[in-house]
Amino acid sequence: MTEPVLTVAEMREAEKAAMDRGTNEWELMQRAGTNAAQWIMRMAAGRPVTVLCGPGNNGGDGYVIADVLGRSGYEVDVIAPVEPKSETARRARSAFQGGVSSDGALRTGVAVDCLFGYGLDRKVEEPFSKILEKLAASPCYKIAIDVPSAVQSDAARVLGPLPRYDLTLALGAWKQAHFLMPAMPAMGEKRLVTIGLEFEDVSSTVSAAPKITSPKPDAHKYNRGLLAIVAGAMPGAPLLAAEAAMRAGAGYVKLFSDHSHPDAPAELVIEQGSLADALSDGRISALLIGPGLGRDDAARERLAKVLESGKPAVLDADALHLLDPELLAMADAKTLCVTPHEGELAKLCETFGVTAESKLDRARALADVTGLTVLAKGPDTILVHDGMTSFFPRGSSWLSVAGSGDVLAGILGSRLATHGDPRRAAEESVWLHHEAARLASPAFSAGELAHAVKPAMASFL
Ligand SMILES: NC(=O)C1=CN([C@@H]2O[C@H](COP(=O)(O)OP(=O)(O)OC[C@H]3O[C@@H](n4cnc5c(N)ncnc54)[C@H](OP(=O)(O)O)[C@@H]3O)[C@@H](O)[C@H]2O)[C@@H](O)CC1
Ligand SMILES: Nc1ncnc2c1ncn2[C@@H]1O[C@H](COP(=O)(O)OP(=O)(O)O)[C@@H](O)[C@H]1O
Ligand SMILES: [K+]
Repeated sequence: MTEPVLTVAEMREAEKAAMDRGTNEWELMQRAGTNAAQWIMRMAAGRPVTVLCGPGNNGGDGYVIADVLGRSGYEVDVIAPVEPKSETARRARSAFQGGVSSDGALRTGVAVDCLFGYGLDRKVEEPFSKILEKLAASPCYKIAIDVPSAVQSDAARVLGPLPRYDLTLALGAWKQAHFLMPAMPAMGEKRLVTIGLEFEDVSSTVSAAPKITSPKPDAHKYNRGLLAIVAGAMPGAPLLAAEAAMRAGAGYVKLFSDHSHPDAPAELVIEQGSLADALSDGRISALLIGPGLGRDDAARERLAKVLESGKPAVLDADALHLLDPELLAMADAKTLCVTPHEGELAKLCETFGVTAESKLDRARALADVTGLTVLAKGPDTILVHDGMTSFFPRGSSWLSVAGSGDVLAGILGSRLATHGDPRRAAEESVWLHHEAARLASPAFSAGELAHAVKPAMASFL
């Protein structure tokens, strides 16, 4: 099932729509608190629970949670530095029969943070900041309800002390912050608690693990996809991309390079000479250019030839520094996928006159202005294609090694050569990259990562 990722405004709309259909806010809060309590009991397994309740409906959820836990025989403390402000939260406060203190020690066991949810809109100050500091210092098992209380739900900005949580329970739907830096790594395991909301016109989702199919019975090397990797000034990076591409499904991987490659595997076909001639091979189903390309006139010339060829292509690394409106006009942007890291994204945005505050907004605006499929890499990888945004579970931080971007580009090129769908290829490439990293961890080289793409493929067949 595709799981939507909502902004605060979209979340409020979905809740309003539920109320228009006859489910009132009290009912939604009961569902949220009751369903979250099931997870909490699973984690607490009998240990005492402290619930921290804030002034809004996130605090209201906290009182419902405390009530359900108390009725189930749990020892529950509630710490609420202020009285609830919203009517529904006040009702939940009154329904809770147990004791509430305005401050106090956190008992070891489990702490459930319901100070603020998606309504947080400014810096967290005392008394709330002191409680979050206490929570951060406590050895207890920490659960954030909806979002960690110091995290702004749309942009993942950190507005106060941010403890490291063991579990974050998203209520009703995922929020953007669940998948964005800098807040994401503090959230621990993340689980979605459904409360029966319905979502229409969703434009952002969590990428679901892909299903990769084996070659058809009548497959041969050309109809399984021929990826041509166009090299340039430096020989190493395109070779690394080729090592990954050969293990990601394409039936044939060629390297168009004028270098000698004594380290290249025997099965990699290397063609030298006229690039225009090489590109005229009608059997090529996708191209990759950028790793090791260089940024001089010769590199620009090679990029122009790739774009003129009209074939689906992945543009990475140096190609992202060279790409400009004049070059892009030679191609059909719909068939192109760019894979910028933060620096390359900034460069592309400058070139195409895009200004936006966050990485997410920059990626969306760039895709909008250019029509490109944008895979904005990093710990919080974001894919934007034709108005749709996909977020991904976090990959291993061991991926922060030189050359791992070349491996990703190779996988993406290989998937694109296989079926020609840029969005699907980009999603598959991120999952395969993350899985290869998991299998190769810890402390792998990019070459080892490229080799781990083969067992990673087995995880998605
Ligand atoms: N609506 C629904 O149907 C459902 C909603 N659900 C739950 O509601 C949550 C959203 O609730 P919410 O909108 O009441 O906001 P919430 O996150 O509790 O906090 C806002 C409160 O804090 C205040 N405030 C903000 N920043 C502050 C600061 N820095 N320092 C101090 N105060 C600050 C702000 O008041 P203000 O002072 O701005 O007037 C307001 O009182 C959501 O995450 C989910 O858990 C579920 O039960 C499902 C059904
Ligand atoms: N801390 C991290 N956590 C998860 N993934 C990371 C992290 N750092 C980098 N990556 C991933 O590793 C790859 C690095 O790509 P890139 O910056 O182009 O490296 P290079 O240019 O050395 O090949 C990207 O796919 C990125 O998403
Ligand atoms: K919270």
